Amino acid sequence: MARSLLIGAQQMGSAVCRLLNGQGLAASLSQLRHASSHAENTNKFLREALNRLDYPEKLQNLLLTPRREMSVELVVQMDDGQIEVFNAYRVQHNNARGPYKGGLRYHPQVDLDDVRSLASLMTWKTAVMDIPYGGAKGGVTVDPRKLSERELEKMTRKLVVAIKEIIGTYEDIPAPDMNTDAKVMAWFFDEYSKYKGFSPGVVTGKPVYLHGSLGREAATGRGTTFAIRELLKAMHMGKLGDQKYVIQGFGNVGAWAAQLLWEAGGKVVAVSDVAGAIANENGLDIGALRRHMSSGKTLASFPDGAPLRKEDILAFPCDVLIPAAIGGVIGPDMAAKLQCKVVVEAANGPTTPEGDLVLRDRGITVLPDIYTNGGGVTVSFFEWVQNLQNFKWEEEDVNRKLDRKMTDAFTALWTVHREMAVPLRTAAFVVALQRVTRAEVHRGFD
Ligand SMILES: NC(=O)C1=CN([C@@H]2O[C@H](COP(=O)(O)OP(=O)(O)OC[C@H]3O[C@@H](n4cnc5c(N)ncnc54)[C@H](O)[C@@H]3O)[C@@H](O)[C@H]2O)C=CC1
Ligand SMILES: O=C(O)CCC(=O)C(=O)O
Repeated sequence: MARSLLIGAQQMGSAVCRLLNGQGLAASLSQLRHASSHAENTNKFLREALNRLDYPEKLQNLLLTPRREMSVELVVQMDDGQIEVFNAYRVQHNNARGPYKGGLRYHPQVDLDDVRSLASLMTWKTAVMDIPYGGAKGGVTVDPRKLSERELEKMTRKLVVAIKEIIGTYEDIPAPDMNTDAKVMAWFFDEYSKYKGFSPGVVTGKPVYLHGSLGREAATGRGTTFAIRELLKAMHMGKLGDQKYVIQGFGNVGAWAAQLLWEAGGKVVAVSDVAGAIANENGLDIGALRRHMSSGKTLASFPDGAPLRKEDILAFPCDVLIPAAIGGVIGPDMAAKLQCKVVVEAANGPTTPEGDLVLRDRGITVLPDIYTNGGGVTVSFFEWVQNLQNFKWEEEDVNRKLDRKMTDAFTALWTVHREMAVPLRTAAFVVALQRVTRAEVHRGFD
């Protein structure tokens, strides 16, 4: 059995595979329309890769489903004395390759299905990046903009208390994701340490002065620029500085990617956040935009950018489109409108299976999330190693090691893309599935 798991690569010919290879686009889309949940969408992509591998059905099911899901209610007394209850989740998808690993998201749209999908993506991401972790994700259904800092801290500490028995330095290691940052990770580390003793390695993305790593804050954006550099090279499209970029989302990932692409000489012609969008055909001055925003002003009020409807950001003409905000933004209708050569998925799950089909049909290359944004968790791994060593690495060292990881991972997925003649997303899942399955099989099932 192990042999067929490891080297088998026969096509199994399921519905998804047939429709992606043979049928017309309209027929394919009508079959895919049933897939609406986030978790099911992720599994659709995964199944397409599984169809290339000769795995027994029971093993496939094991890879498709999470190992543990925890739902809790966080009861918090707000500043005005009222009691609020927040729903929170931690989903542990797979730990065959190492401790569960994945961020914590605070967002009003968080639900169990969303977290399940994001946890699965983490399993495949850590495998693509070849770092010794499994995959998990956590989230709280909350709009953090409506909470005071004190309320946010209380809620975070309640979360730690609720999930502390299933996380740990060698068990499950959370990190930042949307609307969570180094400050939230510091509260997390502090609260966990109260119960379990000093534990800097229980969470990554901490402040640099509090056992965090140099380079972690910029890592996902920096990794994204390394990923684009490798893709451009492989596609003979020139250099980072030769391209026009559009970026949706100007938070941690989007703003760092914009900064580094701009520093490399690229033209960032349009950017957006949750509240608005701006454009400048000659390229925005990203340094000035970041200074503008750090003085408390909105992105949309930046004087050197023309206002743009934020709904129009993704279809703005460019060479490289970088969704760096929420999931599910490129469905079939939006995919039909894009005016770019490549989509580089810095966000998790920005393209739906239906959107993906339209992009393939249009010849638009997609660099998938499980590779593109893997720089964040890679430097989280470096932070964890530094915590275990109790030793701080130089920032140059972190960035050099990150570059190496992104470059090696690209080589692995590009090789499968060429050899199996599959899209880059399927190639990334094939690479990840082979690594996770190898670990599952060699650990055994007793
Ligand atoms: N922070 C990290 O290290 C990593 C983040 N990611 C993914 O990258 C994406 C962005 O994460 P972060 O930058 O950390 O979050 P963030 O909270 O720092 O920034 C999110 C940005 O997206 C914008 N946004 C939110 N909803 C939007 C909407 N409906 N339309 C347009 N813009 C919207 C926000 O205004 C903000 O500019 C997420 O999908 C996250 O899962 C992936 C890997 C690691
Ligand atoms: O840094 C990490 O551990 C995980 C970041 C994350 O949540 C992600 O890559 O989606």
